[in-house]
Amino acid sequence: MDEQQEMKVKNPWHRPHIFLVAFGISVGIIIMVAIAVVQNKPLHQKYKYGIVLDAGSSHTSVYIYEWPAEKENNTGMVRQKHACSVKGKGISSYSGTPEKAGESLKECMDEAKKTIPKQRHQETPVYLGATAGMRLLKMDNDIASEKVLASVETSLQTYPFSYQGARIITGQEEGAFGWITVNYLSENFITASGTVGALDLGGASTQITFVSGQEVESLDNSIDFRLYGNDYRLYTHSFLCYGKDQVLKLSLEQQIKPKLDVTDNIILEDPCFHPGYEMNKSFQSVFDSPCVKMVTHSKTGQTFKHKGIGDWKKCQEAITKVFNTSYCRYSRCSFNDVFQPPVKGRFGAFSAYYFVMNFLNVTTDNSLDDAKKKLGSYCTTHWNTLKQKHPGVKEKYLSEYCFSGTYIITLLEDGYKFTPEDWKNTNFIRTIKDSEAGWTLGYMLNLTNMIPAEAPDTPLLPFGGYVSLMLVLSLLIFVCLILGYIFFRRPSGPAHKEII
Ligand SMILES: Nc1nc2c(ncn2[C@@H]2O[C@H](COP(=O)(O)OP(=O)(O)OP(=O)(O)O)[C@@H](O)[C@H]2O)c(=O)[nH]1
Ligand SMILES: [Ca+2]
Repeated sequence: MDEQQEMKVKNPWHRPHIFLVAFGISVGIIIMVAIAVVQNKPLHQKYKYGIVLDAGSSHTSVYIYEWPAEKENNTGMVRQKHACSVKGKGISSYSGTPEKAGESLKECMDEAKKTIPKQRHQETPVYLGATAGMRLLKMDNDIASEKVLASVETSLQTYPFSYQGARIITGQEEGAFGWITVNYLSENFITASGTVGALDLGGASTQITFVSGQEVESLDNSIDFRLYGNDYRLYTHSFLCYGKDQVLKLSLEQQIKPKLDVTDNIILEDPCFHPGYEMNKSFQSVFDSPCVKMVTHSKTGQTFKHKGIGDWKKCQEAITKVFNTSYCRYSRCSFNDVFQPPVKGRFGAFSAYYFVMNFLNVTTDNSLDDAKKKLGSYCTTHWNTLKQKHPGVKEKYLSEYCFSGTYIITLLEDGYKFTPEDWKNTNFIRTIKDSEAGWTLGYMLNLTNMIPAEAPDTPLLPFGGYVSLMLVLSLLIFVCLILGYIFFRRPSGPAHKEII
């Protein structure tokens, strides 16, 4: 036997079947490692972006959302990346100079251009939704509202993003998308924890939305959703004119009305404002809204003295009068002949609910009675004392917290019929996981089809499990290889002899 033949016999790797097994195993390992590397994407995540402008009655906010591109349909993936508050008032205040409405957005939209990576600009959708301020302007002056919308549209189209429209959203949309936002961020759609109701208090309207489980007697108040494989029947209502700025006008109007024919120099002693507070206000500032039906042209240009007397009980009595509970054509109503089933479950209360209650340091850790006591003592505080205590707070906001706090408690208790138990189940929130609670996120999720009706297919194994399995398999193969080598390897001496 020549030397070459002897080598072949000595070395088990020269047997073809062993070589094939080893080759197959090695290729297997390489493929698995390659898959593991490809799977390990989080390091090179591609993000997508979306922009929503919340054109509210009191101001406009621009929200930028961000989410990992390949996880579009997973719940809880979209997060607020950035928010910008547009300087000045809401777009409806530009009814006389519509071109300025578009201009007002410039600063925040320029900021959006800087915040979103340039290569993503073109694919980033931009939506503008206008709420109660524009609903009121449309009622008052349809042409002016169209001009304002055209102005913001022209402005948004000058940006490199994918413009998707500017429109006045309905009160039902505002309520329902607020509910979707809160439950999406809390990941309630995929856990068995049930949903939370949503309470939104704006400047010109307020929304209540929850799953009641009872028949919704009026079609206008019912919305059905199928999300992640579950059906939800929502009760929702938006009360136009019951945002805190419009209710203040309603309340002032009701207090002024009886005095109008009695005297020319009207002094309004208001229990919802602090003792020591005194301000000359124009009648126009109260009567210039379609929410306040009274026409008092005779008083145009004139002023009245608005004087605080700080009396919480009387304030609540005055506010109760803005709710009409004298008539209900359904089995039960909240107020103004609006159907409402009994409130149920937990609630998240945001926007002005949060601004006001957070300032007043009233949380639902306090019982409803304690909250009222706290508010009562706050309302009686002298205006000068308050100003000294909160030098950094805008005087307009500071002067209105007593009124707003009283309105919130009255709206919940007398309007929506919250019991002390329901109060305990309510949280005043601004953000959930760093994203602001409000209708904008839900609106974008809906328009970009990011909430599927059915639960998306989940991988059999989470990423961590997959990697662990790969490791164990690789290790097993490695051990097999070693064992195989030992098993098939013939000792060199006897093998040589056998063949001879
Ligand atoms: N105290 C306080 N009030 C605020 C703040 N921001 C807004 N507000 C007031 O809270 C009320 C509600 O504000 P938003 O939720 O922004 O209302 P909006 O979206 O403009 O109004 P709608 O179109 O009715 O939803 C308005 O009266 C605002 O003037 C804040 O930071 N602090
Ligand atoms: Ca709002």
